Amino acid sequence: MKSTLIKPICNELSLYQYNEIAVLELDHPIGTAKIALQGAHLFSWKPAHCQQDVFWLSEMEPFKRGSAIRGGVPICFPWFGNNGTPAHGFARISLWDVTDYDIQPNKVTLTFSLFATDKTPIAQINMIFTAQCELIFTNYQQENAQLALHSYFNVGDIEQIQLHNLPTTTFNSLTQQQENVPSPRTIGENIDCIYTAENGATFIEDQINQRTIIVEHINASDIVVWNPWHKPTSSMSDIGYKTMVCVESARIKQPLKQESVGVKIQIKNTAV
Ligand SMILES: O=P(O)(O)OC[C@H]1O[C@H](O)[C@H](O)[C@@H](O)[C@@H]1O
Repeated sequence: MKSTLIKPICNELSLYQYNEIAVLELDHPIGTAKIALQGAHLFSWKPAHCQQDVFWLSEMEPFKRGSAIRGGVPICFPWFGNNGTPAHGFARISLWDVTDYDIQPNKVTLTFSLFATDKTPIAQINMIFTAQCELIFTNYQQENAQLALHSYFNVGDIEQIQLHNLPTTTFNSLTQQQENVPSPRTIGENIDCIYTAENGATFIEDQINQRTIIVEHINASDIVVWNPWHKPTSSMSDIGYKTMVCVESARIKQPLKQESVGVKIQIKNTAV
């Protein structure tokens, strides 16, 4: 994707245009990150100690206004899936404002806010980058809502990863049934499961990339695991599924009131 500079904001932050979408780029000794203002959508994070991006992004992503970016961390809010229209809520296709930033030698904090047309705050997300990345979402609406921080993780080969620390029972959205499943879990076909977030963290063990991605779910009630496999999916090639897995920190069954939900992501290199 060809990008053009709109304006530098400070030494470490610049605003770029990616086709129809404005993107904030962070370039700092702790690592690099890219966030689309549409959706406050983090779609790239490469900590200094990592060879590959932590997040998966579709190689055919068109960066079009009004359509959600296929990859990174879409913010699905105030509803999940087809519980309303548009699917996964309006937050991921709405324009957010950069309302604060703080650049320190070992830590960068970026704050994005979503406002209603009358300027009432709807939601906020804080992105804290150190050697780890922490995303903290806050709902300011009076009404109960749903939320998913729908993270697409970049993996070497979907058939060679193991997901550790998930429960042994899950709601399978494909069969619409509660099912018993193995843990650790491997993936060899289309998967769309909603787990209860009983355990604090999910570990994505990626043998090919020689790393484990530790996904710590903060104040989540559910963890969604998704990979469409060969199911046709917008802005995704027929081989896109091979290098991604979605492990989503969500509030689906337990409505989100005026409170915060987050995810903390840490990379452990396992190369010997
Ligand atoms: O295509 P999207 O609207 O981005 O949704 C992508 C996927 O998101 C979640 O993981 C849901 O559990 C899936 O059922 C859905 O297909």
